[in-house]
Amino acid sequence: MSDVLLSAQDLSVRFGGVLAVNQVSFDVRRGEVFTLIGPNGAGKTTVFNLISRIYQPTTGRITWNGGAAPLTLTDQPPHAIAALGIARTFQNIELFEHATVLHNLLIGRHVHRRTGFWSELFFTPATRAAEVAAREKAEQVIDLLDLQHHRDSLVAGLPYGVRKVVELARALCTEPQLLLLDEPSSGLNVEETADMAFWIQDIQHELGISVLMVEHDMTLVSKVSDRVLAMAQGEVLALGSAREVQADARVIEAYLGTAEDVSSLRRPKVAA
Ligand SMILES: Nc1ncnc2c1ncn2[C@@H]1O[C@H](COP(=O)(O)OP(=O)(O)OP(=O)(O)O)[C@@H](O)[C@H]1O
Repeated sequence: MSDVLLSAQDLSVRFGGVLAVNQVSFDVRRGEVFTLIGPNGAGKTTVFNLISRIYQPTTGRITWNGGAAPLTLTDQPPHAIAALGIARTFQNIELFEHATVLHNLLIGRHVHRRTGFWSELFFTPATRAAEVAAREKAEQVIDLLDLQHHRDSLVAGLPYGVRKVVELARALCTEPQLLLLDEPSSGLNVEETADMAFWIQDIQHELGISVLMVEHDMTLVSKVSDRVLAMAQGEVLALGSAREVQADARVIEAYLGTAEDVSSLRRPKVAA
């Protein structure tokens, strides 16, 4: 079995006159936290949208090694992605606001439902078994992310920082092999961001899930990332450990246009 879970090869995307992603290649290895960094407009979200199949690359392809045989992800329809084992959270939380935390998590399980219309209608043993499995998984994730206290609360009434964890929980309920986290710290205060780092480490170490993350907060990036890919203006600037990438002259130049430390560039945090 290849130790590479996902491989992006020479990806390019053009939107009219804008080359949003230009000949970008990288591998995400099994079990690692791999992070994309770069200034605004670097092309990070576009790379996520290529993996989620929201965008089609102009050139290049993505190979997925999460199944019995490698397959070309860029040939797959968007609705197939979750079932292949790729889950995602969004920069702006996308939850069912007027449902409870538990219901949001159970909805997240629907990719595992193999039961058909008639078995659902008559609540057959297969349907019952699927319900039990969904419930068990949801409770396991609730325990892992310490959400017991909020299990039966409506999402709409929860603080922003808790909603962010619920979105993470919902993604985990799909039992992904690869978790895509789009700016997990955005909108979180310093303490919540530190908690988020712990959750990401637990997801990596306790569940063995690989993580591909886009993130601006270099404290979080340094804490959890095994490898970091820095992009600017659609191109790869550097690949290595967080420390190596932050020390790279091209990365410093892209962020600041001067030889200052990248870690000084942190987005202001919004209080919860
Ligand atoms: N659907 C689209 N149509 C046209 N241009 C787009 C589209 N999506 C992204 N772009 C452009 O592609 C470039 C890369 O954008 P992208 O959102 O991927 O950057 P980013 O690194 O995620 O930035 P940020 O950190 O601000 O989220 C930008 O110039 C952006 O305006």
